[in-house]
Amino acid sequence: MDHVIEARGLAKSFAGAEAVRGVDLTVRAGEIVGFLGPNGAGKTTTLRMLTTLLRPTAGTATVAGHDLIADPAGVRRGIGYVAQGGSTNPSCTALRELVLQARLYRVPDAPARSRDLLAEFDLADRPIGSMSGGQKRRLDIALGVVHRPAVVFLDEPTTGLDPQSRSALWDHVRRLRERHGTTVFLTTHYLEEADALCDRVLIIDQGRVIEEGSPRELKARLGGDVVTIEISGDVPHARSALAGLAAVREVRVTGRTLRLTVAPGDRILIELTRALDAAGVEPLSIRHTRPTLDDVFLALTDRKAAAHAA
Ligand SMILES: Nc1ncnc2c1ncn2[C@@H]1O[C@H](COP(=O)(O)OP(=O)(O)OP(=O)(O)O)[C@@H](O)[C@H]1O
Repeated sequence: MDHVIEARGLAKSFAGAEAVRGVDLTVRAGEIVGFLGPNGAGKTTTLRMLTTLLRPTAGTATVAGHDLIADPAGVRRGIGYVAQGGSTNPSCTALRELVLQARLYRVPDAPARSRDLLAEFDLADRPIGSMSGGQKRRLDIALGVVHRPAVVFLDEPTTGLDPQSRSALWDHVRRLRERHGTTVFLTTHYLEEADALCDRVLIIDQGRVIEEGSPRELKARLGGDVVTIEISGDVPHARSALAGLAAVREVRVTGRTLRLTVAPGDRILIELTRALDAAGVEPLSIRHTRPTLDDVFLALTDRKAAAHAA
Protein backbone atom coordinates (compact mmCIF):
# COMPACT_ATOMS: atom_id res chain seq x y z
CA MET A 1 0.00 0.00 0.00
CA ASP A 2 1.56 3.24 -1.13
CA HIS A 3 -0.94 5.74 0.22
CA VAL A 4 -2.08 5.14 3.76
CA ILE A 5 -4.48 8.08 3.78
CA GLU A 6 -6.21 9.47 0.72
CA ALA A 7 -9.04 11.96 1.21
CA ARG A 8 -10.99 13.91 -1.39
CA GLY A 9 -13.33 16.80 -0.62
CA LEU A 10 -13.80 15.90 3.05
CA ALA A 11 -16.24 18.34 4.60
CA LYS A 12 -18.14 18.72 7.84
CA SER A 13 -20.86 21.16 8.84
CA PHE A 14 -22.23 21.61 12.34
CA ALA A 15 -25.77 23.01 12.30
CA GLY A 16 -25.13 24.68 8.94
CA ALA A 17 -21.70 26.10 9.90
CA GLU A 18 -18.89 24.69 7.77
CA ALA A 19 -16.03 23.55 10.03
CA VAL A 20 -14.13 21.71 7.24
CA ARG A 21 -14.69 22.76 3.61
CA GLY A 22 -13.42 20.14 1.18
CA VAL A 23 -10.05 18.87 2.36
CA ASP A 24 -7.94 16.83 -0.09
CA LEU A 25 -4.93 15.05 1.33
CA THR A 26 -2.62 12.15 0.61
CA VAL A 27 -0.23 10.54 3.08
CA ARG A 28 2.33 7.96 1.95
CA ALA A 29 3.31 4.89 3.96
CA GLY A 30 5.97 5.72 6.54
CA GLU A 31 5.54 9.50 6.37
CA ILE A 32 5.27 11.76 9.42
CA VAL A 33 2.80 14.46 8.44
CA GLY A 34 1.85 17.47 10.55
CA PHE A 35 -1.46 19.26 10.38
CA LEU A 36 -1.06 22.87 11.45
CA GLY A 37 -3.53 25.67 11.83
CA PRO A 38 -4.82 28.38 14.11
CA ASN A 39 -7.50 27.67 16.74
CA GLY A 40 -10.76 26.57 15.17
CA ALA A 41 -9.18 25.92 11.73
CA GLY A 42 -10.66 22.42 11.51
CA LYS A 43 -7.74 20.18 12.53
CA THR A 44 -9.51 18.09 15.17
CA THR A 45 -12.67 17.83 13.06
CA THR A 46 -10.62 16.48 10.12
CA LEU A 47 -8.79 14.06 12.40
CA ARG A 48 -12.05 12.84 13.90
CA MET A 49 -13.48 12.24 10.42
CA LEU A 50 -10.39 10.30 9.29
CA THR A 51 -10.57 8.14 12.42
CA THR A 52 -14.32 7.39 11.93
CA LEU A 53 -15.37 9.30 15.07
CA LEU A 54 -17.33 11.85 12.99
CA ARG A 55 -19.22 11.15 9.79
CA PRO A 56 -18.29 13.58 6.99
CA THR A 57 -21.06 15.73 5.50
CA ALA A 58 -19.36 15.27 2.10
CA GLY A 59 -16.28 13.70 0.55
CA THR A 60 -14.56 10.34 0.44
CA ALA A 61 -11.48 8.81 2.02
CA THR A 62 -9.49 5.61 2.18
CA VAL A 63 -7.56 5.07 5.38
CA ALA A 64 -5.26 2.09 6.01
CA GLY A 65 -6.70 0.40 2.90
CA HIS A 66 -10.35 0.68 3.93
CA ASP A 67 -13.10 3.00 2.76
CA LEU A 68 -14.05 5.44 5.50
CA ILE A 69 -17.79 5.37 4.80
CA ALA A 70 -18.29 1.80 3.57
CA ASP A 71 -15.97 0.06 6.03
CA PRO A 72 -15.40 2.11 9.21
CA ALA A 73 -14.67 -1.04 11.24
CA GLY A 74 -11.86 -1.93 8.80
CA VAL A 75 -10.44 1.59 9.18
CA ARG A 76 -10.56 1.29 12.99
CA ARG A 77 -8.62 -2.00 12.91
CA GLY A 78 -5.85 -0.42 10.83
CA ILE A 79 -5.37 2.80 12.77
CA GLY A 80 -4.39 4.03 16.21
CA TYR A 81 -5.86 7.25 17.61
CA VAL A 82 -4.36 9.19 20.49
CA ALA A 83 -6.81 11.87 21.58
CA GLN A 84 -5.90 15.18 23.19
CA GLY A 85 -5.34 14.58 26.88
CA GLY A 86 -5.61 10.76 26.64
CA SER A 87 -8.18 8.68 28.47
CA THR A 88 -6.29 6.50 30.96
CA ASN A 89 -7.48 5.52 34.43
CA PRO A 90 -5.15 7.08 37.07
CA SER A 91 -5.58 4.22 39.56
CA CYS A 92 -4.65 1.54 37.00
CA THR A 93 -1.01 0.59 36.42
CA ALA A 94 0.61 1.12 33.02
CA LEU A 95 0.97 -2.62 32.34
CA ARG A 96 -2.62 -3.39 33.29
CA GLU A 97 -3.94 -0.63 31.03
CA LEU A 98 -1.81 -1.93 28.14
CA VAL A 99 -2.94 -5.54 28.66
CA LEU A 100 -6.60 -4.46 28.73
CA GLN A 101 -6.15 -2.53 25.50
CA ALA A 102 -4.26 -5.41 23.85
CA ARG A 103 -7.05 -7.84 24.79
CA LEU A 104 -9.65 -5.41 23.44
CA TYR A 105 -7.85 -5.57 20.09
CA ARG A 106 -7.42 -9.38 20.42
CA VAL A 107 -3.63 -9.05 20.18
CA PRO A 108 -2.04 -12.51 20.58
CA ASP A 109 -0.04 -12.84 23.83
CA ALA A 110 -1.27 -9.52 25.26
CA PRO A 111 1.01 -9.57 28.36
CA ALA A 112 4.20 -10.08 26.31
CA ARG A 113 3.22 -7.37 23.80
CA SER A 114 2.42 -5.01 26.69
CA ARG A 115 5.78 -5.62 28.42
CA ASP A 116 7.56 -4.96 25.10
CA LEU A 117 5.72 -1.67 24.77
CA LEU A 118 6.65 -0.61 28.32
CA ALA A 119 10.31 -1.17 27.40
CA GLU A 120 9.98 0.49 24.00
CA PHE A 121 8.45 3.64 25.51
CA ASP A 122 10.82 3.74 28.54
CA LEU A 123 8.01 3.25 31.04
CA ALA A 124 7.93 1.56 34.46
CA ASP A 125 4.87 -0.41 35.56
CA ARG A 126 3.52 2.24 37.95
CA PRO A 127 0.06 3.59 38.75
CA ILE A 128 -0.77 6.06 35.98
CA GLY A 129 -1.74 8.72 38.53
CA SER A 130 1.88 8.82 39.78
CA MET A 131 3.40 9.38 36.32
CA SER A 132 4.79 12.66 34.92
CA GLY A 133 3.04 14.40 32.03
CA GLY A 134 5.65 13.11 29.57
CA GLN A 135 5.33 9.51 30.81
CA LYS A 136 1.53 9.67 30.51
CA ARG A 137 1.77 10.92 26.94
CA ARG A 138 4.19 8.11 26.07
CA LEU A 139 1.77 5.61 27.60
CA ASP A 140 -1.08 7.14 25.55
CA ILE A 141 0.94 6.53 22.38
CA ALA A 142 1.89 2.99 23.47
CA LEU A 143 -1.83 2.31 23.97
CA GLY A 144 -2.54 3.72 20.51
CA VAL A 145 -0.14 1.32 18.80
CA VAL A 146 -0.75 -1.83 20.86
CA HIS A 147 -2.35 -3.56 17.83
CA ARG A 148 0.48 -2.48 15.45
CA PRO A 149 -1.60 -0.12 13.29
CA ALA A 150 -0.33 1.01 9.88
CA VAL A 151 -1.06 4.62 10.81
CA VAL A 152 -1.34 6.43 14.11
CA PHE A 153 -3.18 9.74 14.55
CA LEU A 154 -1.91 11.98 17.32
CA ASP A 155 -4.01 14.99 18.33
CA GLU A 156 -1.67 17.64 19.80
CA PRO A 157 0.66 15.03 21.32
CA THR A 158 2.92 17.41 23.23
CA THR A 159 0.58 20.19 24.36
CA GLY A 160 1.41 21.11 27.95
CA LEU A 161 4.75 19.27 28.06
CA ASP A 162 8.02 20.97 28.99
CA PRO A 163 10.65 21.24 26.21
CA GLN A 164 12.65 18.24 27.48
CA SER A 165 9.64 15.89 27.63
CA ARG A 166 8.52 17.20 24.26
CA SER A 167 11.80 16.34 22.59
CA ALA A 168 11.85 12.89 24.28
CA LEU A 169 8.39 12.25 22.85
CA TRP A 170 9.55 13.29 19.37
CA ASP A 171 12.30 10.63 19.64
CA HIS A 172 9.69 8.00 20.39
CA VAL A 173 7.54 9.07 17.44
CA ARG A 174 10.58 8.91 15.11
CA ARG A 175 11.45 5.47 16.48
CA LEU A 176 7.93 4.20 15.73
CA ARG A 177 8.52 5.00 12.09
CA GLU A 178 12.12 3.69 12.03
CA ARG A 179 11.43 0.38 13.76
CA HIS A 180 7.93 -0.41 12.56
CA GLY A 181 7.38 1.76 9.48
CA THR A 182 4.37 3.33 11.19
CA THR A 183 2.83 6.31 9.38
CA VAL A 184 2.14 9.23 11.71
CA PHE A 185 -0.43 11.97 11.19
CA LEU A 186 -0.42 14.59 13.92
CA THR A 187 -1.97 17.93 14.72
CA THR A 188 0.08 20.54 16.47
CA HIS A 189 0.14 24.20 17.44
CA TYR A 190 3.91 24.14 17.73
CA LEU A 191 5.66 25.11 14.52
CA GLU A 192 8.91 24.02 16.09
CA GLU A 193 7.40 20.54 16.51
CA ALA A 194 6.45 20.37 12.84
CA ASP A 195 9.94 21.52 11.88
CA ALA A 196 11.69 18.96 14.09
CA LEU A 197 9.48 15.99 13.41
CA CYS A 198 7.51 16.19 10.19
CA ASP A 199 8.51 15.21 6.65
CA ARG A 200 5.57 17.19 5.37
CA VAL A 201 3.29 19.86 6.76
CA LEU A 202 -0.27 20.76 5.76
CA ILE A 203 -1.49 24.17 6.85
CA ILE A 204 -5.24 24.47 7.36
CA ASP A 205 -7.12 27.70 7.83
CA GLN A 206 -10.88 28.22 8.01
CA GLY A 207 -11.55 24.64 7.02
CA ARG A 208 -9.30 24.54 3.93
CA VAL A 209 -5.74 23.34 3.31
CA ILE A 210 -3.98 26.54 2.23
CA GLU A 211 -0.40 25.28 1.85
CA GLU A 212 1.56 22.05 1.92
CA GLY A 213 5.18 20.95 1.62
CA SER A 214 8.21 19.89 3.61
CA PRO A 215 9.23 22.39 6.31
CA ARG A 216 12.24 23.23 4.12
CA GLU A 217 10.12 23.78 1.01
CA LEU A 218 7.65 25.96 2.85
CA LYS A 219 10.44 28.13 4.21
CA ALA A 220 12.02 28.38 0.75
CA ARG A 221 8.68 29.33 -0.80
CA LEU A 222 8.50 32.31 1.50
CA GLY A 223 11.19 33.91 -0.62
CA GLY A 224 14.48 32.45 0.58
CA ASP A 225 17.05 33.16 3.27
CA VAL A 226 18.05 36.63 4.36
CA VAL A 227 21.63 37.91 4.48
CA THR A 228 22.28 41.25 6.17
CA ILE A 229 25.59 42.94 5.29
CA GLU A 230 26.93 46.10 6.87
CA ILE A 231 29.64 47.91 4.89
CA SER A 232 31.84 50.92 5.50
CA GLY A 233 32.56 51.88 1.85
CA ASP A 234 30.62 52.76 -1.31
CA VAL A 235 27.08 51.40 -0.81
CA PRO A 236 25.80 51.71 -4.44
CA HIS A 237 28.97 49.98 -5.65
CA ALA A 238 28.46 47.11 -3.18
CA ARG A 239 24.83 46.88 -4.17
CA SER A 240 25.60 46.50 -7.88
CA ALA A 241 28.32 43.92 -7.13
CA LEU A 242 25.80 41.75 -5.27
CA ALA A 243 22.57 42.37 -7.20
CA GLY A 244 23.94 40.65 -10.32
CA LEU A 245 24.60 37.30 -8.61
CA ALA A 246 22.29 34.47 -9.65
CA ALA A 247 21.50 33.51 -6.03
CA VAL A 248 20.48 37.06 -5.04
CA ARG A 249 16.77 37.71 -5.51
CA GLU A 250 16.39 41.13 -3.96
CA VAL A 251 18.58 43.80 -2.36
CA ARG A 252 17.23 46.49 -0.06
CA VAL A 253 19.42 49.25 1.32
CA THR A 254 18.96 51.08 4.61
CA GLY A 255 21.83 53.42 5.44
CA ARG A 256 25.00 51.33 5.36
CA THR A 257 23.11 48.03 5.60
CA LEU A 258 22.19 45.82 2.66
CA ARG A 259 19.43 43.30 3.23
CA LEU A 260 19.56 40.54 0.64
CA THR A 261 16.92 37.91 -0.04
CA VAL A 262 18.84 34.94 -1.41
CA ALA A 263 18.18 31.41 -2.64
CA PRO A 264 18.63 28.95 0.25
CA GLY A 265 22.03 27.23 0.13
CA ASP A 266 25.07 26.46 2.23
CA ARG A 267 27.62 28.23 -0.01
CA ILE A 268 25.87 31.59 -0.23
CA LEU A 269 28.14 33.36 2.28
CA ILE A 270 31.26 32.24 0.41
CA GLU A 271 29.79 33.52 -2.87
CA LEU A 272 28.83 36.89 -1.39
CA THR A 273 32.18 37.40 0.34
CA ARG A 274 34.01 36.60 -2.91
CA ALA A 275 31.87 39.08 -4.89
CA LEU A 276 32.47 41.82 -2.31
CA ASP A 277 36.18 41.05 -2.32
CA ALA A 278 36.34 41.22 -6.14
CA ALA A 279 34.59 44.62 -6.01
CA GLY A 280 37.05 45.84 -3.36
CA VAL A 281 34.32 46.23 -0.71
CA GLU A 282 35.17 45.48 2.91
CA PRO A 283 32.15 44.18 4.91
CA LEU A 284 31.94 45.13 8.60
CA SER A 285 29.54 42.29 9.39
CA ILE A 286 27.57 39.58 7.59
CA ARG A 287 24.61 37.77 9.11
CA HIS A 288 22.72 34.86 7.52
CA THR A 289 19.22 34.02 8.80
CA ARG A 290 16.82 31.36 7.64
CA PRO A 291 13.06 31.89 7.90
CA THR A 292 11.36 29.77 10.53
CA LEU A 293 8.07 27.94 10.14
CA ASP A 294 6.63 30.71 12.33
CA ASP A 295 7.45 33.19 9.55
CA VAL A 296 5.73 30.93 6.99
CA PHE A 297 2.69 30.45 9.16
CA LEU A 298 2.31 34.14 9.93
CA ALA A 299 2.85 35.15 6.30
CA LEU A 300 0.22 32.65 5.08
CA THR A 301 -2.42 33.41 7.66
CA ASP A 302 -1.81 37.19 7.27
CA ARG A 303 -2.16 36.85 3.52
CA LYS A 304 -5.45 35.01 4.01
CA ALA A 305 -6.71 37.62 6.46
CA ALA A 306 -5.73 40.44 4.05
CA ALA A 307 -7.53 38.70 1.15
CA HIS A 308 -10.68 38.41 3.27
CA ALA A 309 -10.53 42.05 4.33
CA ALA A 310 -10.15 43.24 0.69
N1 LIG B 1 -19.36 19.47 17.85
C1 LIG B 1 -19.31 20.70 17.32
N2 LIG B 1 -20.43 21.44 17.21
C2 LIG B 1 -20.40 22.68 16.65
N3 LIG B 1 -19.28 23.25 16.17
C3 LIG B 1 -18.15 22.57 16.26
C4 LIG B 1 -18.09 21.25 16.83
N4 LIG B 1 -16.79 20.81 16.78
C5 LIG B 1 -16.09 21.82 16.20
N5 LIG B 1 -16.89 22.86 15.89
C6 LIG B 1 -16.47 24.10 15.22
O1 LIG B 1 -15.76 23.75 14.04
C7 LIG B 1 -14.64 24.59 13.84
C8 LIG B 1 -13.36 23.76 13.74
O2 LIG B 1 -13.08 23.19 15.02
P1 LIG B 1 -11.85 22.20 15.30
O3 LIG B 1 -11.98 21.75 16.72
O4 LIG B 1 -11.83 21.17 14.25
O5 LIG B 1 -10.62 23.19 15.12
P2 LIG B 1 -9.09 22.96 15.51
O6 LIG B 1 -8.32 23.43 14.34
O7 LIG B 1 -8.88 21.57 15.97
O8 LIG B 1 -8.96 23.99 16.72
P3 LIG B 1 -8.02 23.91 18.04
O9 LIG B 1 -6.65 24.18 17.57
O10 LIG B 1 -8.56 25.07 18.85
O11 LIG B 1 -8.21 22.57 18.68
C9 LIG B 1 -14.66 25.59 14.98
O12 LIG B 1 -15.28 26.76 14.55
C10 LIG B 1 -15.46 24.89 16.05
O13 LIG B 1 -16.10 25.83 16.87
